[in-house]
Amino acid sequence: MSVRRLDPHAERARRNRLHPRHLEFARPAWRWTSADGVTRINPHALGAIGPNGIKRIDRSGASVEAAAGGTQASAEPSRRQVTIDTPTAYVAVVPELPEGRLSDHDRDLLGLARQLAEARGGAETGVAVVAVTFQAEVAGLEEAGADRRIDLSSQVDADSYAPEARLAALAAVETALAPAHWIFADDFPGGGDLGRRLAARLALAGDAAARAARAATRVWQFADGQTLSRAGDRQDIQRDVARVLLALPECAEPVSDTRHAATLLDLDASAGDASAAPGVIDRGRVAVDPQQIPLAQAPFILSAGRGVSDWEGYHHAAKVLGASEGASRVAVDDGYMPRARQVGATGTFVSASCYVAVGISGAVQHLQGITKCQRVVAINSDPSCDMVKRADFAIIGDGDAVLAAVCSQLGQPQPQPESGDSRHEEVRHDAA
Ligand SMILES: Cc1cc2nc3c(=O)[nH]c(=O)nc-3n(C[C@H](O)[C@H](O)[C@H](O)COP(=O)(O)OP(=O)(O)OC[C@H]3O[C@@H](n4cnc5c(N)ncnc54)[C@H](O)[C@@H]3O)c2cc1C
Repeated sequence: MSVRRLDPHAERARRNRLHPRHLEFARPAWRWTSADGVTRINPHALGAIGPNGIKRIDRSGASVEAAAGGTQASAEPSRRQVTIDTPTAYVAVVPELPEGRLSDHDRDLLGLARQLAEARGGAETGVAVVAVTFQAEVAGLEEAGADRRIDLSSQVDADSYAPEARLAALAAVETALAPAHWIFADDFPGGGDLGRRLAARLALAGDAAARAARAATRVWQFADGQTLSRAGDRQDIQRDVARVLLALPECAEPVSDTRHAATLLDLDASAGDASAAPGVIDRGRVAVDPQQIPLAQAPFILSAGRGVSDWEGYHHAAKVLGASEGASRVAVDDGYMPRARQVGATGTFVSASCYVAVGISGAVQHLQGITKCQRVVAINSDPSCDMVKRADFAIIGDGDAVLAAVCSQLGQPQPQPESGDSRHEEVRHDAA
């Protein structure tokens, strides 16, 4: 009898797309971990359906073995170009685009859209995926799977909260293209709000059948022509594919083997009911102290470790950059930072768009806390440390000097360091 054993390290790397060895362990979609952490197996789907609709079964294990001893470059296959000249139908995706960029969740939504398009025949029957964006410039839509793109930035200010205006712009797209499906991120106040508004509007405008066909929310998988929505801890709702889908992260594998045109579609978006009186007036953003933002939600973190010695300079740099402060456990244990600022397995798990680690070696417990960060910058004197290996961008040098130079460049040089102990008050109280 053979017993199938799981390697917990490989499982962790496979689940975490940001893990440096993720590609080595990524498997076909017959077995996966859902958004709620439950391992799921689809007995009907051994292998994976590619965007061209062909089922691929890799029994060789080559993808794992080849990558295990190979390089990261060999794991990235060359992409096949897919072009649709005259689309006959559309699957529309409204990505969230935090900070103006495609997030992992957005790529999952586009992956789901490709699956739905392929289920309807894909490029052969002219079913195209169209990304509907409120930003003028969005990088990476070609690789993420968009055949067409609609730019609604002239209708709606991307930075403002204007649900009625967004809905009116989407209604114009609906009038012009009548997409077979609309896909949103099930997030609040982004796609979760907008998708429900659109679903309600479509239902009100339609016949009895349209009213009965409610939006599918919390969608986490499309398989065998149906979607699964998460209803509880371990319960799913299986149903036919709705017109409006609000999908969770990891609802589909992102597109990885094809490249698409993402051609700009010129629509008369003014056809929408943009004149509707807004029920919500956005008075603009309110400046907040970055230190008051909960660390787990902070978008920009400047984190310090044992390699920092000029602590006044570090606090000054965080202020100049408008960053929330974070710390390694050593910086906390040594008393330079409060416990609440510790990032890592026994601290806070952060999800910043940009995480700057100054003088932090990149111990595994620390790296566990930053897996969800979009961009990691390392400032370290040791080019071979793990944080530099993990980083998207690294500056090799003295951390204090680099921060001082950045502040000088921004016209706000550091004050002269004060003499004396700069350790955090919390520790002095403890000692007393
Ligand atoms: C059960 C357990 C849980 C843990 N949980 C956490 C946790 O949640 N979070 C956490 O952070 N740690 C945690 N740790 C501790 C962790 O293992 C490391 O010890 C810690 O992260 C190291 O902190 P550091 O990188 O600041 O220090 P070090 O590992 O000492 O690294 C200092 C770094 O600074 C660099 N450096 C030195 N001088 C300079 C300079 N002048 N300029 C620039 N760079 C310089 C060095 O090259 C080095 O890379 C945990 C450990 C255990 C056992």
